[in-house]
Amino acid sequence: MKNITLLGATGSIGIQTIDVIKQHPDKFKLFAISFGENIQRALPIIEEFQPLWIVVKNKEAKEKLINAATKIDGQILYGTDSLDTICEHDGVDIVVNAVMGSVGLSATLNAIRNKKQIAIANKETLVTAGHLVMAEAKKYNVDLLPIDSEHSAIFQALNGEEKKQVNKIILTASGGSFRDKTRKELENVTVQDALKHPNWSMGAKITIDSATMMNKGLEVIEAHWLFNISFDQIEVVQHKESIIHSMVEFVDSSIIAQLGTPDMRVPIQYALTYPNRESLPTANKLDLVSIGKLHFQQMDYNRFPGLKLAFEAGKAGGTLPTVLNAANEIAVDLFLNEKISFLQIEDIVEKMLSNHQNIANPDLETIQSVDLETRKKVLEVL
Ligand SMILES: NC(=O)C1=CN([C@@H]2O[C@H](COP(=O)(O)OP(=O)(O)OC[C@H]3O[C@@H](n4cnc5c(N)ncnc54)[C@H](OP(=O)(O)O)[C@@H]3O)[C@@H](O)[C@H]2O)C=CC1
Ligand SMILES: CC(=O)[C@@H](O)[C@H](O)COP(=O)(O)O
Ligand SMILES: [Mn+2]
Repeated sequence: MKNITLLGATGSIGIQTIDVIKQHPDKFKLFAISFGENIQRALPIIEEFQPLWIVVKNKEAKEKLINAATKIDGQILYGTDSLDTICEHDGVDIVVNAVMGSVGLSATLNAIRNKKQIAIANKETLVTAGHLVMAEAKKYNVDLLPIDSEHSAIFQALNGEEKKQVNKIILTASGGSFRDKTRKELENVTVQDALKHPNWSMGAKITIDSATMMNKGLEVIEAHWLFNISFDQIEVVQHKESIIHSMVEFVDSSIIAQLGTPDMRVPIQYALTYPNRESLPTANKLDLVSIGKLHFQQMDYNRFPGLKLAFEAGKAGGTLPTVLNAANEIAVDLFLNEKISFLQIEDIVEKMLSNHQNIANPDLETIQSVDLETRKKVLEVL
């Protein structure tokens, strides 16, 4: 039996992780959870699983939870520092990081230092501080198992083969909600329209990132760190069906791809059961005959400048990826709250990157201060 700490239990990945846990009650136990403020989503989870620890975003959320619940056996904590408690506990075997945003960074580092196996969905953590996370994972000999569908596909395609045998990684991109629109047509798009991803049902932030193609940009940087591969060996190809989740081209020209329906429970379960595979009775099976055709298209970096910005920030390194990520997080939040237009998201990220004085090889403190500073600057500029 493996005890799981689930960070971001009320989110899209969090709920699907719980679905996987439910299908294997003999293998996994929900030991601890964290979430932000969504008490309504958290209550049924707490009542069914009665985790030993519950961490919420702040004191107000803790009070609301206590007032709303009929029975809570576990201890309720709040604040990001408390995430450390549920990541380092002796009873924990696996930490699933499914929070949204770079708020997951310190908890991830702490989980690694306590030698917990990490199943990571939270790409912002790797974008903002990939060099620190990977160095700690190496030092403590900890596995970082990808949940992100593309990275799980690459991980499965690599199947332990040596880096020198890899020519390149090919990340597939759906194109997001507005893939058939011109830039001119993007001027007046609404939040509601942006939230309609053609293939995946996901949290709001990643769905907007997918529409700006920043999601793929973050994934390029995530792949660079997870697989220790240079940016020149990462290619992005548009593939509108999201059936091939990504591919690896090896030195002999052979390409290995991983396919499946757009169902995140498959990569989530693989990260939890690795190196084994288990049946997943509720997974949606892929029927290639009924799909008939798959499409591939070259990326247009003028149509999707966010992807270009991410490649540039990733290659430059230092604090630029932190700026990219923090500016994007705030800009997406402003768009979701109808404070800025869709196209302003890219403008803000571009402006923050070009005004930033890059700092090489930043430590955690520097990353945290650049992150905070960038968020403040975005609001000042507005
Ligand atoms: N959804 C998907 O299919 C995929 C997601 N990912 C990645 O996984 C991560 C999670 O995505 P997703 O599940 O879609 O996101 P959601 O927005 O659906 O969920 C985010 C979770 O994080 C919690 N959270 C957010 N902010 C804070 C905070 N400040 N403090 C504590 N908890 C917080 C939320 O709590 P609450 O809502 O209670 O406030 C919620 O539980 C992201 O990094 C995303 O890029 C990667 C691949 C696929
Ligand atoms: C499910 C998942 O991993 C998402 O990151 C998804 O891949 C988004 O797809 P696009 O960014 O290609 O639209
Ligand atoms: Mn993905």
